[in-house]
Amino acid sequence: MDALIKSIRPNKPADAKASELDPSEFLAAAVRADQPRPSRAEAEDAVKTLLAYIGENTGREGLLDTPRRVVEAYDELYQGYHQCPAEVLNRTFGETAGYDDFVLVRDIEFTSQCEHHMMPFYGRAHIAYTPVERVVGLSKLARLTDIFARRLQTQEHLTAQVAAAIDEVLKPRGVAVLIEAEHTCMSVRGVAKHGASTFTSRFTGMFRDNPAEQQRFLSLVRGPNR
Ligand SMILES: Nc1nc2c(ncn2[C@@H]2O[C@H](COP(=O)(O)OP(=O)(O)OP(=O)(O)O)[C@@H](O)[C@H]2O)c(=O)[nH]1
Ligand SMILES: [Zn+2]
Repeated sequence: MDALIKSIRPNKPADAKASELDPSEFLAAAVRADQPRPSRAEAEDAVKTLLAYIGENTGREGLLDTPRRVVEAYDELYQGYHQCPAEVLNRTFGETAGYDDFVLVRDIEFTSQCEHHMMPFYGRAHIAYTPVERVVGLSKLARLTDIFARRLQTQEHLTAQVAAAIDEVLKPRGVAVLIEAEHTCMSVRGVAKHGASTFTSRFTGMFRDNPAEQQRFLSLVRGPNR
Protein backbone atom coordinates (compact mmCIF):
# COMPACT_ATOMS: atom_id res chain seq x y z
CA MET A 1 0.00 0.00 0.00
CA ASP A 2 2.85 2.39 0.94
CA ALA A 3 4.43 1.82 -2.46
CA LEU A 4 1.12 2.62 -4.17
CA ILE A 5 0.69 5.84 -2.19
CA LYS A 6 4.27 6.87 -3.00
CA SER A 7 3.73 6.22 -6.67
CA ILE A 8 0.79 8.64 -6.85
CA ARG A 9 2.37 11.35 -4.69
CA PRO A 10 3.22 14.54 -6.67
CA ASN A 11 6.92 15.27 -7.24
CA LYS A 12 6.67 18.55 -5.38
CA PRO A 13 4.55 19.20 -2.28
CA ALA A 14 1.23 20.96 -2.92
CA ASP A 15 2.47 24.07 -1.08
CA ALA A 16 5.65 24.33 -3.16
CA LYS A 17 6.51 28.00 -3.50
CA ALA A 18 6.45 29.70 -6.87
CA SER A 19 10.15 30.44 -6.40
CA GLU A 20 10.89 26.71 -6.58
CA LEU A 21 10.47 26.99 -10.34
CA ASP A 22 13.68 27.61 -12.22
CA PRO A 23 13.61 31.38 -13.05
CA SER A 24 14.80 30.59 -16.58
CA GLU A 25 11.41 28.99 -17.25
CA PHE A 26 9.25 31.89 -16.17
CA LEU A 27 11.34 35.01 -16.83
CA ALA A 28 12.95 34.43 -20.20
CA ALA A 29 12.13 33.35 -23.72
CA ALA A 30 12.20 29.57 -23.83
CA VAL A 31 13.72 28.58 -27.16
CA ARG A 32 16.31 25.89 -26.53
CA ALA A 33 19.83 26.97 -27.39
CA ASP A 34 21.23 23.47 -26.88
CA GLN A 35 19.45 21.72 -29.74
CA PRO A 36 19.40 22.64 -33.43
CA ARG A 37 16.07 23.91 -34.71
CA PRO A 38 14.79 21.87 -37.68
CA SER A 39 14.25 23.87 -40.86
CA ARG A 40 10.76 24.86 -41.97
CA ALA A 41 11.02 22.30 -44.82
CA GLU A 42 11.82 19.56 -42.30
CA ALA A 43 8.84 20.59 -40.17
CA GLU A 44 6.55 20.51 -43.22
CA ASP A 45 7.88 17.04 -44.11
CA ALA A 46 7.01 15.89 -40.59
CA VAL A 47 3.40 17.02 -41.15
CA LYS A 48 3.36 15.10 -44.45
CA THR A 49 4.51 12.01 -42.57
CA LEU A 50 1.61 12.40 -40.13
CA LEU A 51 -0.84 12.79 -43.02
CA ALA A 52 0.47 9.57 -44.54
CA TYR A 53 0.30 7.90 -41.13
CA ILE A 54 -3.43 8.59 -40.78
CA GLY A 55 -3.98 7.08 -44.21
CA GLU A 56 -4.28 10.19 -46.35
CA ASN A 57 -3.12 10.72 -49.90
CA THR A 58 -0.55 13.49 -49.34
CA GLY A 59 -0.60 14.33 -53.06
CA ARG A 60 -4.29 15.21 -53.34
CA GLU A 61 -5.12 18.82 -54.12
CA GLY A 62 -6.85 19.65 -50.82
CA LEU A 63 -3.80 18.65 -48.82
CA LEU A 64 -1.03 20.19 -50.92
CA ASP A 65 -0.80 23.34 -48.79
CA THR A 66 -1.69 21.66 -45.52
CA PRO A 67 1.88 21.08 -44.29
CA ARG A 68 2.65 24.78 -44.81
CA ARG A 69 -0.56 25.82 -43.04
CA VAL A 70 0.08 23.51 -40.11
CA VAL A 71 3.60 24.81 -39.60
CA GLU A 72 2.32 28.40 -39.79
CA ALA A 73 -0.36 27.53 -37.26
CA TYR A 74 2.34 26.08 -35.00
CA ASP A 75 4.36 29.30 -35.33
CA GLU A 76 1.31 31.16 -34.06
CA LEU A 77 0.21 28.74 -31.34
CA TYR A 78 3.73 28.36 -29.96
CA GLN A 79 5.03 31.92 -30.33
CA GLY A 80 5.39 32.09 -26.54
CA TYR A 81 8.72 30.25 -26.74
CA HIS A 82 10.19 33.33 -28.41
CA GLN A 83 8.71 35.89 -26.02
CA CYS A 84 10.12 37.16 -22.76
CA PRO A 85 7.68 37.30 -19.80
CA ALA A 86 9.90 39.59 -17.71
CA GLU A 87 9.96 42.19 -20.49
CA VAL A 88 6.15 42.44 -20.49
CA LEU A 89 6.08 43.31 -16.79
CA ASN A 90 8.97 45.75 -16.82
CA ARG A 91 6.96 48.87 -17.62
CA THR A 92 5.27 50.05 -14.43
CA PHE A 93 3.54 53.21 -13.21
CA GLY A 94 4.20 54.95 -9.90
CA GLU A 95 1.34 57.46 -9.65
CA THR A 96 -1.18 55.39 -7.71
CA ALA A 97 -2.24 57.91 -5.03
CA GLY A 98 -1.28 55.45 -2.33
CA TYR A 99 -3.54 52.67 -3.69
CA ASP A 100 -2.96 49.73 -1.39
CA ASP A 101 -5.57 47.05 -2.15
CA PHE A 102 -5.20 44.22 -4.61
CA VAL A 103 -5.78 44.67 -8.33
CA LEU A 104 -7.82 41.88 -9.93
CA VAL A 105 -8.21 41.20 -13.65
CA ARG A 106 -10.87 38.57 -14.10
CA ASP A 107 -11.88 36.45 -17.11
CA ILE A 108 -8.71 36.61 -19.18
CA GLU A 109 -9.49 34.19 -21.99
CA PHE A 110 -6.67 31.99 -23.20
CA THR A 111 -6.00 28.92 -25.31
CA SER A 112 -3.02 26.70 -24.63
CA GLN A 113 -1.84 23.28 -25.79
CA CYS A 114 -1.46 20.35 -23.44
CA GLU A 115 1.99 18.85 -23.42
CA HIS A 116 0.72 15.28 -23.27
CA HIS A 117 -1.36 15.20 -26.44
CA MET A 118 -0.60 18.56 -28.11
CA MET A 119 -4.33 19.28 -28.07
CA PRO A 120 -5.90 22.60 -26.99
CA PHE A 121 -7.11 23.43 -23.55
CA TYR A 122 -8.86 26.73 -23.14
CA GLY A 123 -10.56 28.79 -20.50
CA ARG A 124 -10.10 31.83 -18.31
CA ALA A 125 -7.44 33.09 -15.97
CA HIS A 126 -8.16 35.35 -13.00
CA ILE A 127 -5.14 37.22 -11.69
CA ALA A 128 -4.75 39.48 -8.67
CA TYR A 129 -1.69 41.10 -7.13
CA THR A 130 -1.20 43.65 -4.39
CA PRO A 131 1.24 46.27 -5.64
CA VAL A 132 3.99 47.87 -3.65
CA GLU A 133 4.16 51.50 -4.85
CA ARG A 134 4.20 50.70 -8.58
CA VAL A 135 1.48 49.07 -10.70
CA VAL A 136 1.71 47.35 -14.06
CA GLY A 137 -0.55 48.06 -17.04
CA LEU A 138 -3.63 45.83 -16.81
CA SER A 139 -3.21 44.47 -20.34
CA LYS A 140 0.20 43.15 -19.36
CA LEU A 141 -1.39 40.52 -17.12
CA ALA A 142 -3.26 39.23 -20.17
CA ARG A 143 -0.12 39.44 -22.32
CA LEU A 144 1.79 37.49 -19.69
CA THR A 145 -0.89 34.78 -19.64
CA ASP A 146 -0.70 34.50 -23.43
CA ILE A 147 3.08 34.12 -23.47
CA PHE A 148 2.94 31.11 -21.17
CA ALA A 149 -0.23 29.76 -22.80
CA ARG A 150 1.49 29.77 -26.18
CA ARG A 151 3.88 27.07 -25.09
CA LEU A 152 3.23 23.38 -24.41
CA GLN A 153 1.74 23.28 -20.94
CA THR A 154 0.01 21.55 -18.15
CA GLN A 155 -2.58 23.71 -16.44
CA GLU A 156 -0.73 23.45 -13.14
CA HIS A 157 2.51 24.62 -14.71
CA LEU A 158 0.80 27.51 -16.51
CA THR A 159 -0.75 28.64 -13.21
CA ALA A 160 2.54 28.44 -11.33
CA GLN A 161 4.51 30.24 -14.04
CA VAL A 162 2.09 33.19 -14.24
CA ALA A 163 2.25 33.61 -10.46
CA ALA A 164 6.02 33.20 -10.30
CA ALA A 165 6.70 35.78 -13.01
CA ILE A 166 4.52 38.43 -11.31
CA ASP A 167 6.04 37.61 -7.94
CA GLU A 168 9.60 37.83 -9.20
CA VAL A 169 9.36 40.92 -11.40
CA LEU A 170 6.87 43.12 -9.53
CA LYS A 171 7.73 41.91 -6.01
CA PRO A 172 4.16 42.59 -4.82
CA ARG A 173 2.74 41.85 -1.39
CA GLY A 174 1.09 38.80 -2.89
CA VAL A 175 -0.22 37.15 -6.06
CA ALA A 176 -3.35 35.06 -6.63
CA VAL A 177 -3.92 33.13 -9.84
CA LEU A 178 -6.95 30.97 -10.54
CA ILE A 179 -7.33 29.23 -13.87
CA GLU A 180 -10.38 27.34 -15.08
CA ALA A 181 -10.16 25.39 -18.32
CA GLU A 182 -11.58 22.65 -20.48
CA HIS A 183 -9.14 20.16 -21.98
CA THR A 184 -10.02 18.86 -25.42
CA CYS A 185 -7.78 15.84 -24.85
CA MET A 186 -10.33 14.93 -22.22
CA SER A 187 -13.47 16.02 -24.07
CA VAL A 188 -13.02 14.95 -27.70
CA ARG A 189 -10.85 11.86 -27.20
CA GLY A 190 -9.89 9.44 -24.45
CA VAL A 191 -12.38 9.57 -21.61
CA ALA A 192 -14.58 11.93 -23.74
CA LYS A 193 -16.18 13.99 -20.97
CA HIS A 194 -17.56 17.18 -22.48
CA GLY A 195 -17.99 20.10 -20.12
CA ALA A 196 -15.65 18.93 -17.36
CA SER A 197 -13.79 21.96 -15.96
CA THR A 198 -10.41 21.90 -14.28
CA PHE A 199 -9.53 24.53 -11.67
CA THR A 200 -5.98 25.32 -10.57
CA SER A 201 -4.76 28.05 -8.24
CA ARG A 202 -1.58 29.52 -6.86
CA PHE A 203 -1.38 31.94 -3.94
CA THR A 204 1.75 33.69 -2.76
CA GLY A 205 2.53 36.24 -0.02
CA MET A 206 -0.52 37.77 1.65
CA PHE A 207 -2.91 35.58 -0.37
CA ARG A 208 -1.15 32.46 0.86
CA ASP A 209 -0.82 33.68 4.44
CA ASN A 210 -4.19 35.34 4.93
CA PRO A 211 -7.26 33.13 4.31
CA ALA A 212 -9.56 36.18 4.43
CA GLU A 213 -7.73 37.78 1.47
CA GLN A 214 -7.81 34.49 -0.39
CA GLN A 215 -11.55 34.29 0.25
CA ARG A 216 -12.11 37.88 -0.90
CA PHE A 217 -10.25 37.10 -4.13
CA LEU A 218 -12.30 33.95 -4.69
CA SER A 219 -15.63 35.64 -4.05
CA LEU A 220 -14.79 38.50 -6.43
CA VAL A 221 -13.77 35.96 -9.08
CA ARG A 222 -16.96 33.99 -8.64
CA GLY A 223 -19.09 37.13 -8.48
CA PRO A 224 -22.70 37.17 -7.29
CA ASN A 225 -24.13 35.48 -10.39
CA ARG A 226 -21.74 32.58 -10.91
N1 LIG B 1 -2.37 17.13 -14.41
C1 LIG B 1 -2.68 17.41 -15.68
N2 LIG B 1 -3.02 16.42 -16.50
C2 LIG B 1 -3.34 16.73 -17.77
C3 LIG B 1 -3.33 18.03 -18.27
N3 LIG B 1 -3.70 17.99 -19.57
C4 LIG B 1 -3.94 16.70 -19.84
N4 LIG B 1 -3.72 15.92 -18.77
C5 LIG B 1 -3.85 14.49 -18.54
O1 LIG B 1 -2.65 13.85 -18.86
C6 LIG B 1 -2.90 12.48 -18.73
C7 LIG B 1 -1.98 11.68 -19.60
O2 LIG B 1 -2.21 10.37 -19.22
P1 LIG B 1 -1.61 9.09 -19.95
O3 LIG B 1 -2.20 7.88 -19.31
O4 LIG B 1 -0.11 9.20 -19.99
O5 LIG B 1 -2.10 9.28 -21.44
P2 LIG B 1 -3.42 8.71 -22.15
O6 LIG B 1 -3.33 7.22 -22.27
O7 LIG B 1 -3.59 9.46 -23.43
O8 LIG B 1 -4.56 9.07 -21.09
P3 LIG B 1 -6.14 9.26 -21.31
O9 LIG B 1 -6.38 10.72 -21.60
O10 LIG B 1 -6.74 8.84 -20.00
O11 LIG B 1 -6.59 8.40 -22.46
C8 LIG B 1 -4.38 12.30 -18.98
O12 LIG B 1 -4.98 11.87 -17.79
C9 LIG B 1 -4.85 13.73 -19.32
O13 LIG B 1 -6.17 13.98 -18.89
C10 LIG B 1 -2.96 19.06 -17.37
O14 LIG B 1 -2.92 20.24 -17.70
N5 LIG B 1 -2.65 18.72 -16.09
ZN1 LIG C 1 -3.73 16.24 -23.06
